[in-house]
This record gives sequence, structure tokens and C-alpha cells, in this order.
Amino acid sequence: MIQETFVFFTSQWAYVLLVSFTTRLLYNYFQRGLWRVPGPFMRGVSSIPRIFSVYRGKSHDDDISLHRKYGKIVRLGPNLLSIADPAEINQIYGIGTKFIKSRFYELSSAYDDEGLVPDTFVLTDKAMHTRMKRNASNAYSTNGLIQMESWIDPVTDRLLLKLHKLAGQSVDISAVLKDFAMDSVFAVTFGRDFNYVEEGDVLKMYGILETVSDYMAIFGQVPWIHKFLLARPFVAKFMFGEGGGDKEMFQLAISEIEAAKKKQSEDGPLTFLQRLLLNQSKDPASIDDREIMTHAFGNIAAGSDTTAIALRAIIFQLLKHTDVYEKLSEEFSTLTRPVKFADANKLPYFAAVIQEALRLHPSVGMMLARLVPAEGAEICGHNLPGGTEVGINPWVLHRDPEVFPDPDSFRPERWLLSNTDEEHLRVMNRSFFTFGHGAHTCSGRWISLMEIKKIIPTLILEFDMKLVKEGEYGFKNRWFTPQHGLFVQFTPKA
Ligand code: HEM
Repeated sequence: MIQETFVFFTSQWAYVLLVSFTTRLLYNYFQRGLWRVPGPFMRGVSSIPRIFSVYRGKSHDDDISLHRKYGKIVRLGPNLLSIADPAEINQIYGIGTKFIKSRFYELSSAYDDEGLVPDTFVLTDKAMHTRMKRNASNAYSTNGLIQMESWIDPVTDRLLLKLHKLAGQSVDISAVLKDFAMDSVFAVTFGRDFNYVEEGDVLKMYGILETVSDYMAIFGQVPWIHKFLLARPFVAKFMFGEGGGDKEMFQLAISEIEAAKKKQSEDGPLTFLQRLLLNQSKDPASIDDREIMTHAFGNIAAGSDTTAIALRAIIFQLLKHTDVYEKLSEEFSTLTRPVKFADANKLPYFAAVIQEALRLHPSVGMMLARLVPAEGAEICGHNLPGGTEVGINPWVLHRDPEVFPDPDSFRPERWLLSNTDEEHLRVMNRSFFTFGHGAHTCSGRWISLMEIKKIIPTLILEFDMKLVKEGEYGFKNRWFTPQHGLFVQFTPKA
């Protein structure tokens, strides 16, 4: 009997394969009742259409179109649902939520000699995440910012010098801004930078960060595959060389920690690292060197590209909308050089311009994915079982016409109380997802905003800027959304 069955299956292998394959696809589609969630049929059947959409670098456009067609909840993959409803923000991301980060984030995990490095960006252990975030919170606080501000000024001076040398030419400032953001985040974190502004990518980090971002975006759609790829040390070694990508950066952070320990003092201006070392010396059990290294490394990995994208988005919109540029220049006339964050932070129109540019072009272009807790949850009227991957993509939520009427237009005024009533402004602010939401909200948001609020007025006070070759501006979405082709002509002011 067994032999007959074996002979039958081996002689009919093509049919067996077809039946198994079809059964698997049907299982994907109908699994755990998710077939009830609206979306294109093929998205429910297989992850391939989603992978293809991400690979093309236009998944945000596809997601926006799908939401316009299917509504506030859309099935993007067999177990992947995109949500675009401000009413669901609290349930998924709010403080105290039971939703945890999905396996998508595991693909950005880093490893050192002790194994997996505990990174707040990836952690699903809520108690550990809270503890790690609390122990670094004063370094990211307003008080910490005031201490760190002066570290950015020499970087700014070098940037200005460079732009003066390029005056009159048509310059693609995409790379220049990335170098500025890299030097700035190094400077506030370690109290020294590597002169990216003049020398370029001397530490050879751009390639690694870009590969990790591509890898996370594409393979994160099928995260089980990670354990066969970069999670294997020999694959990481093959891709990034002996150190596997992370090791050089960790080594750098460790040697900076050692150096900072030797000249520890409470006198300012304190760098991010010095602040954490002070925390450690006051309460040694609260934070160890490995965690300090992780925070420092996280700043460099999470804070350079993101800030550069934000700067490009703001400059592009300003140069495209000359009326806004002029209005903002007028507001800046109260500022003096070197521009102080505290002064720039008081300007309401500037805040509105930044918010509107970052609404239209968030630095993260894919959903901030979470897992529905074991007991399940009701989202947008659907009962979803535990383990379903759900998330809100800032690009999608920011294009919701109910929250942001005429969503594709750049209208900074919409963020001002003189134009929008208080209740609606509250909904808009809650739906502003560029920096995420809840416990995992961006730790470095204010570091980034400090850089932005210092450099944009500085450039406008120093130069007349003109957008050239507008058609060259574009970007590819691979988790981050880095633009290219931002050509600007700088003319020094008399
Ligand atoms: C415009 C600039 C920036 C943008 C748009 C941005 C965006 C984000 C977003 C959306 C998240 C949340 C991810 C999620 O929930 O899945 C995040 C997390 C994070 N960001 Fe940023 N970021 C920026 C700058 C920075 C800077 C300058 C730093 C550090 C100096 C930084 C450090 C972090 C860290 C450590 C996390 C993880 C927080 C956690 O999970 O608890 N970011 N960022």
C-alpha cells in the first residue's frame, strides 16, 4: 500500500506539486479570516507583489493608491495590513499598548562579540525597552540639547565655507547635506566629527547603511529569511568584509567611550556620550558600557540619513514656493548669527514650514509595523487575530484628505491656529507620524530639529538660493526615502 502510494505520487509529481502550491496559496488567502480585509486578491495570496512594490522603490505610492481605492484598512500581504485611521493610533502605538514591533525590525539587528546587541529600535521586550530609554532620556532632553548645541557650530562654519567656494555654480546639495548631517550627529554624540563635509565618506559608512536599509525594506517582507542571510556571520562577512559591517562602528564607539572616560567632568558643554557616562558614574548599575555604545551607534545609524532627508525636503519646498521663502526670510530677520536654537525655536511660521515639509516627505517611507497581541484586536471594524502584522505608514496617513485637506499641496499655514481650528489641529498633530508615535517614538527628534532649526536660517541669512534643474529631484523609497538631484545655486548676500 505504502509502495503504491509512493509510486502514485512520484509518477504524478507535477500534479502533486500543483495541488500543494495551490493549497498553500489558498491557505495564505483565507488564513485566520484575513480574507475579509479589503485589498487586491493577489496581495492576500502571496508576498511577491508586496516585495516587488518595495523593490521598485515606490511602495508608498502603491500604498496611497490602494488606500484611496479600498479605504482605511488594506491587506498588503498575506499577513500584512496597512492602517490609515487616526482613530487607531492609540490602540496600536499608544503608551501602554500591548502591540510589539514586528519581525521586520529584526533585519536591522546588530551583533557584537557577546551576540545580539540590545537596540531600542528593535526591542520587543517592553520592560527592557523602557529601562534603556529612561537611562538615556536626559541625553535627548531639552537640557541635553542646550549642552550639545555648540558642537554643531564648527560643522556649520565648514559647510558655509564649502558653499561659498561653490557660489554661483549649480550644485547638487543632496550629498553635501548628508555629509553635514553625518558630521553634526558625530559632533553632538562624541564631541568630534570626521570632517565628512570636506572629505566625504571617510569611514565608508554610507554603503553599509544603504545596504542595510535596502535589505531591511525588501527582505523584511519575508523576515523568516533573515536567519539564512545577514543573521549568519559568514554572509555578513561576505557582504561587508571581516567586521560584518557593525564591528568597525562598534569599535569606534568603544574607543570614543574610553577617551571620554579619561576626561570626564560635569562642566559643559557635555556631549551625548559624556552625559551617559555621567549617568553611569552616578548610578553604575543603571547603564553599562555596552548600552552606552548601542545608544551612540544608534545615533549615527538613525540620525544621519533621516536628518539629511528632512533638510532636503524643507529646502526643496522653500525654493519651489518663493512666497513661503520670502515670508520665512522676513521671520528670520529677527535672528542673529550664529543662530541659536532657542531663538529659532520660537518662530511659529518656521515651525509650520518644517512640519509641512516633513508631512509631505517623511524620512521613513514604509509602515511602522507592529504585531497584534495574542488576544487579538478590533481595528477599523475588523477582528484581527494575534500575530497579524499591522502598521501605519507616515506617507499614507499624511495624505488622508479628511485630516489634511488638499493633501498633496504644500501649505504651511494649515499648521497655524489662525487657519485651522484647535480641535482639528489636535487631530493633525496626532496624525503627524514623521517621528513615529508612542513608546518607540524617535529618541533623537529634537537633536534633528535642533540641527534643522539652526542650519536653515543660517543658509537663508548667508545666501540667496535658487532651485535649478527641478526635474532632477527624485527619490527611491527603501525604508528611508533619500532624495537625489537637489540642484541649488548659492549667491552670497552682500
Ligand atoms: C528628521 C529626522 C528623523 C526622523 C524623521 C526620524 C524618524 C524616526 C522614526 C519614524 C522612528 C520610529 C520607528 C518605529 O516606531 O518603528 C525613529 C526611532 C528612533 N530614532 Fe529617529 N528620526 C530622525 C532623527 C533621529 C536622530 C537625529 C536620532 C539620534 C540622534 C534618532 C534616533 C532614533 C532612535 C534611537 C530610535 C528608536 C527609538 C525607539 O524605538 O524607542 N533619530 N526615528
